[in-house]
Amino acid sequence: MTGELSAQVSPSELGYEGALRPGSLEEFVGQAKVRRQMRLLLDAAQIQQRTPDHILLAGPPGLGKTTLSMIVAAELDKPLHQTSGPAIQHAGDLAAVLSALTPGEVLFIDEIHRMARSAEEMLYLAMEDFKIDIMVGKGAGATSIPLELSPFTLVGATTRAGLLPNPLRDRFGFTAHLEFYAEDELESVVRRAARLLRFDIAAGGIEEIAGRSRGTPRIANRLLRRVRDYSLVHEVPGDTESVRAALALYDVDEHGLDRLDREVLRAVVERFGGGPVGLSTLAVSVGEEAETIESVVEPFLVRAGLMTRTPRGRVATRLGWEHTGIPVPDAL
Ligand SMILES: Nc1ncnc2c1ncn2[C@@H]1O[C@H](COP(=O)(O)OP(=O)(O)OP(=O)(O)O)[C@@H](O)[C@H]1O
Repeated sequence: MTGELSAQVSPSELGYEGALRPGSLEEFVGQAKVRRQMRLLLDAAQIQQRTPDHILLAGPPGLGKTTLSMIVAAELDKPLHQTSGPAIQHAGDLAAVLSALTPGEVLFIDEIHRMARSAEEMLYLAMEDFKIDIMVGKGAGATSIPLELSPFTLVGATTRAGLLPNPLRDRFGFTAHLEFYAEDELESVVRRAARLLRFDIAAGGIEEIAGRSRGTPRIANRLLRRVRDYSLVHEVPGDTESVRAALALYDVDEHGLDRLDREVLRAVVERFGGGPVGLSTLAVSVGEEAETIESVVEPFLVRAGLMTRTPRGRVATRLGWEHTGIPVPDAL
């Protein structure tokens, strides 16, 4: 993704992200239902002295899936092993990870929908019975050797729950659907992060950032960082005015749309007459990956009422047209 304030994490941001991650379910802001569901799951497992059921976290990027996986490990007081779907290209990659787990360890697989099919089948057995079959040799002489694994808890994260095959989805004891955050929740996220960063920001500034964060804590934290830079360099207080000036500099508008969001909306309106336009055509026309458009840009534009998804493609709404400043056709 190209936008400076995108929801993707870059390695240089990891230290910053890490410092702001809540360490317990109680510290985790919002998602009240998910927190209650998770608390029950963890407490029940603790009473029964067993590993908790496997957990699937589904939702758009930046809403706290990685953070929640870390919280699960911290609550269980067990190590966390992190990997991702794209890193598991063969069943052997998964076998190596699974066989190295220690008893009770939490395994986090980000983007689990992108794992190789051959590894998925191995994972079914591992999740259900804590064992795997390792194939040795090739052709007629091939044999499978069963391998017992330590009991573990899998936390899978996906932005595309619909892409997971049913047998895999069914093996998770609990699926948490993370929702975009309400504005007051984002204000709490920003207030908490500002406190941790020792940045003195006024209530008006916090509101302004929350209103432009697209319902996403990661974006709220990132906007806060830009505002803090601005306030530091220009020696101005973190008030509404400096938030507006800082975010204007980074092309984040008053609705939280960044450059890529506006490009996508503009393309639908200007190049495709408001739509319908198919996802891949749209992606090519803005020079971005279809997956980024589908999982990052589109959920926000749809939620903001600027675009709709129809079976024939993406369509700009009246509000979407108005946002681009291009005259709205009478038919709308
Ligand atoms: N509920 C929350 N309360 C406070 N901070 C949060 C919350 N959720 C996320 N954050 C902050 O937002 C940032 C992004 O969170 P995280 O990396 O967990 O998102 P994610 O859903 O895993 O995204 P991705 O799937 O793209 O990796 C972290 O720095 C974290 O501190």
